[in-house]
Amino acid sequence: MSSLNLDDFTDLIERPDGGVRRDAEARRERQIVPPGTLGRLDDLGEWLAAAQGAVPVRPVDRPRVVLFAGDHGVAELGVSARPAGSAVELVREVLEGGRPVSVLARRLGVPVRVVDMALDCDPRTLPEDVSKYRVRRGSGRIDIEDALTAEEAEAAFRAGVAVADEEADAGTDLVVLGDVSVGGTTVAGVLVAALCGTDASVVTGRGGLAIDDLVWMRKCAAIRDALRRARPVLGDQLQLLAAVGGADVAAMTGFLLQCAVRKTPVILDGVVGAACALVAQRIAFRAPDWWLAGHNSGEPGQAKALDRMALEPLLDHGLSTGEGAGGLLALPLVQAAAALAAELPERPEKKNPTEEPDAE
Ligand SMILES: O=C(O)c1ccc[n+]([C@@H]2O[C@H](COP(=O)([O-])O)[C@@H](O)[C@H]2O)c1
Ligand SMILES: Cc1cc2nc[nH]c2cc1C
Repeated sequence: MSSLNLDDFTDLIERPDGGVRRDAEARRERQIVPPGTLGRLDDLGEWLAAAQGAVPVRPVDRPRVVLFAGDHGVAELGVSARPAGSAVELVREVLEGGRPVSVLARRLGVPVRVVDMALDCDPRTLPEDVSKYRVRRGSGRIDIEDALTAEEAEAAFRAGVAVADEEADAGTDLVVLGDVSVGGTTVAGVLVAALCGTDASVVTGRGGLAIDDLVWMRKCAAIRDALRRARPVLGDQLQLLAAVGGADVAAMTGFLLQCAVRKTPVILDGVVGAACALVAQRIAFRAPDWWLAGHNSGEPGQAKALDRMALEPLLDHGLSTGEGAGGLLALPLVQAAAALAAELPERPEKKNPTEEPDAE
């Protein structure tokens, strides 16, 4: 296989079509409700039209939730309210329909795809298609060792690219991207702090199930230690993902970039996706143009990362379950924006003023 050149993504990723965006704005000017009166839904509708390259914008008919799953060795330090290596339990609950994302997906009629990249369990206990891209069993403990070897990082990144291609080829017209990852918010904190040049305390949040002060301090120390390991490799994003990322995180980064290449819009969920998006932005600066921030999850690292990418969360309801639930909650808003942009009637054409009879 040819070696992976991340620089290629800069050329492969185009901006959403500016001409189409102007056409969408012009159409909006002609609609019976004055432009701007739909607030952010006006922006959303025009953005989606530009992403699709179509005016009027097409409905989002074939969305999907794609969740990348993995365990993180750093959870052994007791930085999560969940036991290390227990992400598979969440994955089973997602697949069985018992997690918040499962309920919302049922209600909205959206399929959920789970991609196991590094769960700490026997892959034979999961459906075959879930684990076909797995690169290892649990990622390394990033405070003292690399999360992945260089080969594993590349394989995980390529898996994400492959999943994005599969989705685009299957006709998925929008992806809600989420993660199922015990220890994942610690890893995300490290990536965000490293790329934003901030301190551990700035990005250390309360994680999945709110953690107490002692656990918070351990998490902060783990992020500080991993940050030391991150700094020497900040210039090489694949090395960064190997040093302080994880297989799920590397895959999400490749996935986000390839979705931008394939012009598939993505709604981001929480801090883990935001951290991957930040790594992806370093690789290809135009990539964030293809993403929406679904919601504010309350994690400080997420806010920091989104701010860097000038992405403003659509919703803010304090959802911190991860698993794409907050991103999925924003999907109906995007669908509403598309429907309004496409279906509000245009005003009848004004006659040319020179032909108009004089006022009586
Ligand atoms: O999305 C967020 O910002 C977010 C905030 C807190 C927790 N989570 C979810 O909780 C899990 C990781 O939590 P933790 O505390 O083990 O790092 C993982 O599945 C995340 O998706 C997600
Ligand atoms: C207006 C707008 C600008 C964006 N830039 C990146 N994602 C975006 C999403 C929207 C809606």
